Amino acid sequence: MSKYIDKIFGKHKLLLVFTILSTFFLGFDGLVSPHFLGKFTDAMTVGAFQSTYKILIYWLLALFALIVFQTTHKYLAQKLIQLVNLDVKSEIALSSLLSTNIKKSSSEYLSIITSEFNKIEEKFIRNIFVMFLCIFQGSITFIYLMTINVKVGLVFVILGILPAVVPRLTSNWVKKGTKDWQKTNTVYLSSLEDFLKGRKLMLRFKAENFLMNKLNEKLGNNEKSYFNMELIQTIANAIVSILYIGGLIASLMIGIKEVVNGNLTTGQLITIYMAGDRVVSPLISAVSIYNVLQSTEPILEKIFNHDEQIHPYKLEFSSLDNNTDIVVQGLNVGYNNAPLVENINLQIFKDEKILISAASGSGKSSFIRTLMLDIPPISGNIIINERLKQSNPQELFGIVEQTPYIFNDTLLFNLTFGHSINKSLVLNSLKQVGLAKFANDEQLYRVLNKDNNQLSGGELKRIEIARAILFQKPILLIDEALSGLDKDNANRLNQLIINYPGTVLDIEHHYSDEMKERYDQILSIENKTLFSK
Ligand SMILES: Nc1ncnc2c1ncn2[C@@H]1O[C@H](COP(=O)(O)OP(=O)(O)OP(=O)(O)O)[C@@H](O)[C@H]1O
Repeated sequence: MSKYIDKIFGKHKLLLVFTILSTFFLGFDGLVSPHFLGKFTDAMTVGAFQSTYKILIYWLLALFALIVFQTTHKYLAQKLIQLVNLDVKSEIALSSLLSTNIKKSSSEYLSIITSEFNKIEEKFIRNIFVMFLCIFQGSITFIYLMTINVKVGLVFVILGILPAVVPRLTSNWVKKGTKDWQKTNTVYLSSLEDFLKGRKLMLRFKAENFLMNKLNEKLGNNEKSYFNMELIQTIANAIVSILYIGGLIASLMIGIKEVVNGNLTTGQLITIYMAGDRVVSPLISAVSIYNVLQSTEPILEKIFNHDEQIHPYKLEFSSLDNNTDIVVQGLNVGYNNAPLVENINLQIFKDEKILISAASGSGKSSFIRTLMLDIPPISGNIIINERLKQSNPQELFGIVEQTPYIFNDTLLFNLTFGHSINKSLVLNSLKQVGLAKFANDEQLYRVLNKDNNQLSGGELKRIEIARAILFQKPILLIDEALSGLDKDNANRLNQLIINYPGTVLDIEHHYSDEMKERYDQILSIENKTLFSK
């Protein structure tokens, strides 16, 4: 668990030390009221009414000081939480960008950044402060207690502290409850994402009940495991409380006997009773908080070791003859070790325009995604010419997706992704793809909404192609750019693809003989075999 302290608090360790130090002063809270109440009782018992006023004033001043410590501590803790949230959440978002773990879905990252990290803030970060407060309060009050009466003080503390062993015995049980909740939470979030993204489609197909039932089933499981997690924690805490109450009553009996024997004043017994509670309760709380801190370990593990399964493949650059871009040797493409396309041997030449055309589901998209290692190859080699080496290998490829993704930002941002590209080039690229109607300032600065982006499917594809023209990556992979376009636009875009100043692998279903003639090579897939037509 301690290894995560470094990961969470990173560069804010000094602030962490100050926040913990502030809990030390707050720890005096344990002895202030017992001390003054004991003194007050004894003064009243002997009829020293004058000094009771003095005691009350000192008591009041001490309570004011505690309020100041409390406010300072709250300020420091909140500041630390703000900084940690900023650091950790943006680091997770960044790691989602850099991750090559294709098994990880967006909803898993969403769950880590939102609900899982919030649980860490609530159950781990805040509890660390509470645990230190408990330890300081317990220790300071214990030392004070020993100065009053060692024997009675020890009886109160020892009998009270017995229940603290229980959480040690229940910690594995508590951890399991948390793990179960985590699992169902991820499943529910994934289902919720499906529901929200697909709700309009489902309404259209009258399938909303099916979707609702599916969602409710996952929600039910999630709520059930949350309930169980809390119940386990509650039962563990209840066992502790029962043992604590029994011990307290027994100690009080021994204390009363000491008063009867004249070894203790009534005020001192009240002080020991109250202060004893302020030794035992914080120490018991510290142990059960430690239990809670432990129970967060699976969540911490998920947050900070979430990219363990990164596949080991890296793009391989090697010296090839100058006219060649990529050589593929014995490549097997597929998922979970089941090949979709087997033993691919292929040489892709510089600036070559390759058409890939085959039946739906034959593995065309999987093949081009494997080329850029978006999907790990089952086996085989993909060697890229050293001349194309980039600092970040992924920057080598441009891609036009089958389902383009639109950011909730301006059309200009969706074309340039924030890079400073000359506006006349941007306008020109729009005209080239037949989107002259968007080639003006008003349209460029229009904010597109990713759920209701006001663009047709064909327009979205053309925006992706306009972006590819602007960035001119050495190798362009296109996944059905022409589908959904009318004949004139399809022909125009095909011409643009053919004139692209780089190598292109273009998956298309609908193309005319005229278009077909323009490619250097046509590849097809049949019976899990990729071959040149
Ligand atoms: N992440 C995945 N895990 C397991 N199987 C997958 C995954 N992605 C795709 N598949 C399966 O691989 C097969 C090939 O899919 P792929 O998208 O590569 O085909 P395609 O030839 O491009 O099809 P289309 O022309 O319809 O786009 C499909 O049966 C699909 O269900």
